[in-house]
Amino acid sequence: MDLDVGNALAAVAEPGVPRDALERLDDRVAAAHERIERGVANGEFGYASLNLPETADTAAVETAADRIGDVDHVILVGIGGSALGAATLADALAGPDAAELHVLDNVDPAAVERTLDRIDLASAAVNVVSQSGTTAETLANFLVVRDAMADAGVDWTDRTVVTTGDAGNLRDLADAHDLPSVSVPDGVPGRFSVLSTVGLLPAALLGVDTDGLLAGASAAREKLGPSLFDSPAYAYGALAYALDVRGASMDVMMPYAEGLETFAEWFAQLWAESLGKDGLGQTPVRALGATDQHSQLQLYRAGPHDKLVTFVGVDDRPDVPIPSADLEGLDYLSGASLGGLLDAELDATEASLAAAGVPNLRVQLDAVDAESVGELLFSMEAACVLAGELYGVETFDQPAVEWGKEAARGLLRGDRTLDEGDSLEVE
Ligand SMILES: O=P(O)(O)OC[C@H]1O[C@](O)(CO)[C@@H](O)[C@@H]1O
Repeated sequence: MDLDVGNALAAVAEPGVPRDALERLDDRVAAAHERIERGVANGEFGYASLNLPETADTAAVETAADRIGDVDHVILVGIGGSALGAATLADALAGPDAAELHVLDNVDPAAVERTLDRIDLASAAVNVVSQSGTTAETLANFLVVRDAMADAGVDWTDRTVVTTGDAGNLRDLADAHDLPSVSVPDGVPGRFSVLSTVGLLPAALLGVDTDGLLAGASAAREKLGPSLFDSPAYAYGALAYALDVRGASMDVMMPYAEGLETFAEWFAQLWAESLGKDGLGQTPVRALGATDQHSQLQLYRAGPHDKLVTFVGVDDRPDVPIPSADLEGLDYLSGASLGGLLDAELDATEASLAAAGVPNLRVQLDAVDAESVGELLFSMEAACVLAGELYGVETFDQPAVEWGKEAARGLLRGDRTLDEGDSLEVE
């Protein structure tokens, strides 16, 4: 993975980071790196995530996947970090012959019914994932899926594998029914768990090269060091932070690869839930190139300079030639390919933003393969940890989400009214 930060510097962009400021920031990166390495070495909560290339329990993943065997469908029941990692790996890396992944990470009844109606449950496995084992959406969806399997005459205990912590409802369920299960490693928050059993088990069920994923993550781990100039991950975290404090309060994650669209969604949770604290934080925006050149680029280029755009390009990919045709004004397409067109659009959009002084960063992958995706995911996790040190926030918890959870539970129990806010009906 390479990172080009040139278009984030003050010589190009406004807001931009002056080179001397980047040098000064590098001193803070060195101190942050020391703190991070201490946390990793001691297996401290959250920092332990950066140990996963070495500590991921691949044996447990293999055992659980073997007990499930070959299936045509994998139903992943989870939410947030318990679902987005697996969805990212599936979209990026599952081959054409892989089982189909169906993610139930919402409780929209129409969507859940539509999904279940499309699946032959007799050839489906269910991976129910929850670190806490108490997440309402996950447990509710699991009960619905279990009921649907029973209605289809399928013994759900034969087809269910559990990913959870050492205690809680799901651990009790796995123990009570002797279900295959894998443990969520201690000290790894959900949004940092894609390279743990949480993401690796669904990936294994889909035939993804999990060893390659971890090898790529290890390569990224090796590049972490005391200077941002030698570490793409730290450079990304430092530049995103430095641009935010200079006014780029949003980070538009815009991969130019369809298989990385869900990665942008995974990144959004990582960045928002880790850094959005104490009135601080940079808002992640999900986008996809080249598609969103035709929907949001107008704002990115000619709107307020309040955002960083992160491009993710890919060197090698399968390509499709564009058939020649005698079309007025489209001579430039003759002899071209879809991949060549996509690359030209990325380069042109990057230059277009630079010409307008909009700060942008360019992440470049060798390919959308296991090693490169593992390196990308680990790098973004390390970038986030580094940014959290620079912001001075508690990167690894998410206290602000509890208020809404408690209120929803109270409403369902009938012992809670909501007096906050106001309402003005417009009909
Ligand atoms: O894995 P669990 O405990 O079900 O949590 C799911 C998600 O919900 C959150 O705790 C936020 O509510 C996320 O941090 C987490 O990824």
